Amino acid sequence: QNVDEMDSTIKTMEEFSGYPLHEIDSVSSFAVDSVNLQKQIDELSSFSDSPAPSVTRILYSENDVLARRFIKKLMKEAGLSVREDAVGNIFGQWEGSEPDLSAVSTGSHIDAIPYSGKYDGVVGVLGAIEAINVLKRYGFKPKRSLEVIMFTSEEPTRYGISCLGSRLLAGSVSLATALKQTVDNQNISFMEAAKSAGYAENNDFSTVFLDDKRYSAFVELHIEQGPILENEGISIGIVTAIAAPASIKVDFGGNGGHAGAALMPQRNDAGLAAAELALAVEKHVLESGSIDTVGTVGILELHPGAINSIPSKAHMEIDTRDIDEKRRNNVIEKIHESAAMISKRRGVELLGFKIVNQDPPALSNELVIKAMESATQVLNLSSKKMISRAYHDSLFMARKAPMGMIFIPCYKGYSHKPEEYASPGDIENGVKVLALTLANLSSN
Ligand SMILES: NC(=O)N[C@@H](O)C(=O)O
Ligand SMILES: [Mn+2]
Ligand SMILES: [Mn+2]
Repeated sequence: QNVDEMDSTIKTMEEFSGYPLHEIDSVSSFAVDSVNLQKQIDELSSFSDSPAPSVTRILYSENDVLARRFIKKLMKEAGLSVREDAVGNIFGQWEGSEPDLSAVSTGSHIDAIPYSGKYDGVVGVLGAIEAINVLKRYGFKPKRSLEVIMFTSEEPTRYGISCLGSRLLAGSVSLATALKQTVDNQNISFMEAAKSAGYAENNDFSTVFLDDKRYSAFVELHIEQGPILENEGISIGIVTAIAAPASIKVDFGGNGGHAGAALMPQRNDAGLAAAELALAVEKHVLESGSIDTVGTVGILELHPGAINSIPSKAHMEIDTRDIDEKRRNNVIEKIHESAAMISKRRGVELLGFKIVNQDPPALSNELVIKAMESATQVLNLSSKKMISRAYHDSLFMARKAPMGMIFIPCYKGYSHKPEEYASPGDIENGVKVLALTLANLSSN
C-alpha cells in the first residue's frame, strides 16, 4: 500500500474514528507484548483437570476458580476496575472521558470442554486485556468506556447449557428460573456449585440481565476453529453471521436383561434404538440439501453399561446447527419423527425428547464490520468475510448490542482437541485489529 493510499486509509479511519491516527508516528508502535501474552496463555492452560497438552476446565471447578483468579489479576494489572455478577461473568472496565455514554465491550470465555486446547475463548479474553494494554501503552484515551468481559460457561459441559453467562446477560428469564433446579450428572446443583465458587449469593439471576443501553458495541476475538484462513493464507476473518445452534437430549427405555439368556426376538434394546437414531441424525442432516447443515451425537450413554447386560436405558445428546434456522428446525422435526418411529418399531419407550436450546442465528452489525475492516486496512492485514459455524457468546451479546467477531487462523482448523494451536504472530494480528477496532468504536 503506497503512502497516498495509506494516507487516504488513515484519513478514512480518522474521519471514521475521530481519533488522531496521523499522530501515531508509525503503526509499529502499536505494539503487542506477544511473548508475555503467550506466557499468560501457557500459564492459564496449567489450570486444567487433564494433563498437558490437553486442557479441561469445567465451570466452578477448583481449576476454574484458580483460572478466574488469574484473569482478575491480569485485569487489575491492566488498570481495569473489576466486578463480577451473580453467576461469575467477570467485567474489567476502563472508564472513558464520557462514562455516561454506553460502553464498548469485548470478551470471550475461559472454560474448556474435556481434553480440548488452550486457545478456544482464551485468545478472546487474554487478547482483549492485552488490547487494552496496547491502547494504554500508546496513550489512547477512550471517550466511551471500554469493558472486557469473561463470560461464564460458554461450553455446555457441566449443565448442558451453552453460553450460560451470556444467555443470562441477554435476559433469558427461562434460564434464570431453570438454573434453580438444574443439576449436573453428579447430581450437584448449579446453586451449590456456584456458591462453592463464590457466586449466587441470592438466587435472583435477573440481576445478571443487561439493560439495552449498557453497550454501544460488542466485539469478540476468537480462533477460527476451521481451516479456511490458514488454507487461503489470510490473516483476519471478519465474521458476518453466527450459525444457529440447537441441542437435544433423548432418552430411551427398554426392559434390559441377560446378554446370554435373552434371545434376540424377545429384546427391546434401548442401546440399539439410540444407535439407530444416531445414524438417523446423520441421514437427516445429509438430506437437508445444504453443506451448511451439521449434526453430531457427542454424548451416548448406556445403562447399566455392562458387557453382558442388554441396555435398559440409553441417553444421547444431539447437537445440530445451520446458518438457516428454518432448515435446521426441519432437521430437528425429522429427528423427532425418527425417534418416535424407532421407539415404536423396536418396542422401546421414548422416555424423553427434550430440546434444550434452539437458538436463532445472529448477524454481525454493519458498522462494527466496517470498523474491523478499516482496522485491518490500516494494519495492512489481509482479511476475509466469513460465517462462524461454531457458536460464541457473541450469539447472545448480539441481542444486547451491535456485534462483531474477529477470527484468526488456527493450525489445520483444529479445535476442541489438544492439537488446537494459533501462532503468536496470528494472535498478535488479532489483538492489534481488536485494539484499533475498540479505539474506533469507543471514539464515536
Ligand atoms: N466456539 C466454540 O467452540 N463454541 C462451542 O461451544 C461450540 O460448540 O461451538
Ligand atoms: Mn469451544
Ligand atoms: Mn469458544
